[in-house]
Amino acid sequence: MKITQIRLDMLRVPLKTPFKTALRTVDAVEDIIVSVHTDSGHVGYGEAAATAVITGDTHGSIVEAIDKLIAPRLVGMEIADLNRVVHRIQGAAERNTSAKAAVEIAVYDLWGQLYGAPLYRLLGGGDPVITTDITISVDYIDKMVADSMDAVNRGFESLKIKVGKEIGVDLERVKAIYAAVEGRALLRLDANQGWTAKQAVYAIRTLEDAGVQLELVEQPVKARDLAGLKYVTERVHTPIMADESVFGPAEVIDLLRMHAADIINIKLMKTGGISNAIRIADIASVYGVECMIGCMIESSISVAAAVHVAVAKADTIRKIDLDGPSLCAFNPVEGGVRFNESEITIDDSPGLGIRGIRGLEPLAA
Ligand SMILES: C[C@H](N)C(=O)N[C@@H](CCC(=O)O)C(=O)O
Ligand SMILES: [Mg+2]
Repeated sequence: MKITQIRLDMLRVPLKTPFKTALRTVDAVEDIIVSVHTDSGHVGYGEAAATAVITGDTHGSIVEAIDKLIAPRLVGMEIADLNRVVHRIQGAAERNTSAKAAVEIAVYDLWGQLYGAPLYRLLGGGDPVITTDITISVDYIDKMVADSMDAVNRGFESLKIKVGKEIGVDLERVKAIYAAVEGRALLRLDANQGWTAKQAVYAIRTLEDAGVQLELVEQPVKARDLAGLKYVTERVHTPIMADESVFGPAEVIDLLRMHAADIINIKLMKTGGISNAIRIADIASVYGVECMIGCMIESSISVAAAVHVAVAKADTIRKIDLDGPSLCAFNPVEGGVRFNESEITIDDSPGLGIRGIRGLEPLAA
């Protein structure tokens, strides 16, 4: 199975409601879809999210990196030479992690198709059913409480509450949601870099003292403020998770050596794809640290790949934040991983199991 062509299209899927964090507001998935074609007629699919505020990647940079730097190095290569293909993708450019992720995901999809097995089995196997949380966007307190109640009534047992705005209102947000869902759902907070280290310690201790039980707090401080992250981790009981502060394996090693966080959030759009996500899970396992696997605003193409990684690395990846498809107004994908509210199931189809994608818009040449 030889790579013959790499094609790029745009996928637009409206979200059910606007997604709001301390960093941005967005109302649709607008991602670049990669199709890797082969001489055997098999096609592998991948997806790149342009989350400029986190990865620096834009639609333009993703298209340019794939068309000009990655694709020319891959045409003619054998999918069976997976490690060499991955090496070429990762070596094609510095950063550009979302572009690399999309192409890697499509190549791993083909690798599964080549051997006729669902990807997670080739990555080591596991139980093909996982449970995700859902994100509650930062908003007026009443709206966040109503959204939280709605999510619990839909069966979500874990809510990821976005905070990181005005600290006083953040505390009221969390207390009100906790009172509304106590005993029915676990709460994780994501400040998306919105607090200073001192504010974070104050906010988390205030919630701890008020008896609000939190599963974890994600990325309380600026991405580059590793000293601040460590300061918070050392001063609160609630586990602290690094998200925007760590992209690849080397950064994870640095962070774990510093003891700057208790948990690592792995996202394919930060790692540059599946190979580094697996590496990070293995590194974290060596350090005895658990991981979450998360996503950006992505559809069920790239999130499916994250699901396969989560299943195969379930010993270390204990927390799942793969709610992108649940936030979408519809699923554009035929076949593949089944997303049913909090429950995500992989079937026996080879690779990612994607049979087709509706509504792709060709990119202007
Ligand atoms: C969608 C997921 N639950 C999530 O919150 N992901 C990111 C933000 C993604 C984005 O802005 O596209 C996170 O910070 O964890
Ligand atoms: Mg986050």
